[in-house]
Amino acid sequence: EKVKITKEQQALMKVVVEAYNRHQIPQDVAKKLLQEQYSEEENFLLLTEMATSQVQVLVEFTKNIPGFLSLNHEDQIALLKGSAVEAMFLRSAQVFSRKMPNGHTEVLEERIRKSGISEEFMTPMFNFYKSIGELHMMQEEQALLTAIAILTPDRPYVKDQQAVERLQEPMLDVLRKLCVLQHPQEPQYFARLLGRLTELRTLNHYHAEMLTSWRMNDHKFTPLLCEIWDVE
Ligand SMILES: CC(C)c1onc(-c2c(Cl)cccc2Cl)c1COc1ccc(-c2ccc3[nH]c(C(=O)O)cc3c2)cc1
Repeated sequence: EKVKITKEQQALMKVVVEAYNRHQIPQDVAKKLLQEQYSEEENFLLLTEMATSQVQVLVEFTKNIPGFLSLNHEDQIALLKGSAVEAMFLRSAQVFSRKMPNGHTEVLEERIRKSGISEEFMTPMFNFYKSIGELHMMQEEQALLTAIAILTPDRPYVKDQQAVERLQEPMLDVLRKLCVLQHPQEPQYFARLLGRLTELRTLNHYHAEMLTSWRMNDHKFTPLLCEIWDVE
């Protein structure tokens, strides 16, 4: 049957996409990727600054997701803590897939590869970046997929999962319709996007181990990252 995006769904998508585009890492922070030295220490410090800035961006984006601020406050925190790493993988993946005109792609990869992350995590991490790049996602799809990842009902410590489901379902509906309309030649495209969310979950586990090994080498994080990742 003819798939049609309703007026309400258009409005929902507009709010999410505008919030996604409005809240970005400040360019003076992103530009540091090009300027600082390339020691492991300097790379780690820079990536820590990027992640801290990205978490602030993520919190502002999440507050603009319709209905999020009406959730139970503890559940809002649980959703942010549970999705921060996934949202940052999605956002940093866009840097790689959009082949930054000012060459951030190469330096970001270089700095991640030389920041004390052990080889065993590099493969799954850069496989993910590659699999996202191959999807050539539109910004609407990126924004909705990030909102859907944040609104995952079964994160640890979420009390009212139904309330989160009620916010996530409309996002899934409009993303499904968007995929059908934008990729008519690829009926499985929506399923491929959701497959990326499953891949992201496995990256959470790798990331927890990355944090442990950084801490073992006495790397310090910022207060915001310590809070969102429950470290120190
Ligand atoms: C605390 C640091 C070392 C850290 O720990 N884990 C990760 C970590 C890692 Cl490597 C990988 C994935 C997720 C995490 Cl969460 C990181 C570094 O995290 C980020 C690195 C870069 C970016 C990022 C996001 C958007 C950007 N736009 C631009 C631009 O040029 O416009 C640059 C840029 C960088 C975000 C998080």
